[in-house]
Amino acid sequence: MNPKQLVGEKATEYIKENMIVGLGTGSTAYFAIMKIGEMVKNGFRITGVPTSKATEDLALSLNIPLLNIADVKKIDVTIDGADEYDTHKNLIKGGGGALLREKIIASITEFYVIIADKDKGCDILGDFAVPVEVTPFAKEITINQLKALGCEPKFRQKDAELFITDNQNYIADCKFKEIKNPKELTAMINSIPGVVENGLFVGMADVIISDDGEGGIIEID
Ligand SMILES: O=C(CO)[C@H](O)[C@H](O)COP(=O)(O)O
Repeated sequence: MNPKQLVGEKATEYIKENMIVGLGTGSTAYFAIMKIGEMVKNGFRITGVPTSKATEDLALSLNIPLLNIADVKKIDVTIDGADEYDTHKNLIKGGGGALLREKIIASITEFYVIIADKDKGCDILGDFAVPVEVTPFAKEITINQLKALGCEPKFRQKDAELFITDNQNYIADCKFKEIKNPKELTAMINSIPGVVENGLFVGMADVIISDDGEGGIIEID
């Protein structure tokens, strides 16, 4: 079994009947959602809260009942992927561009499960550029302010156009060197007025489920 499927399916063991479940975005979360779809088909009752339009479409295609975000106060378990994680369970997320909805969902989640293959693990975050969602208005000012924090920011492109998020914003991928203090950096990035949110998830993950490279599973908690 490929590592993404292995960890994705393992994560569904945290789901109990009648829970409200946050459904992550990306190629690893895909396998968790497929498994949840199978569980629902076999009569297991849960309601889902998607973290992106793509995940909403996938969940609907699998007949997973979904809640309207306006009606959600608390989520029992969320299963989501990550682009990089450190030994303190701090994360960089947003490779798929869904970081804003993902962070909102994470912020009301009781138990946040991250699934990521072992190659994404590191001692210090920073190999992966931090995705930052920015408003279209004055994006040039915002990118200069991001640059002043010591990174090399680049607007994400898709099909030779600027990538547009589900919330109609842009993503600036900000390559820092080593991120020694992710908590401080997240506050600094979010203090820029044109920034909507950034992809550093600090102190949010309860467990990271990863593979050991030999077909086994490692849980960091
Ligand atoms: O944060 C994300 C999307 O915004 C994803 O969870 C992250 O990019 C990991 O994706 P994948 O599982 O495809 O590697």
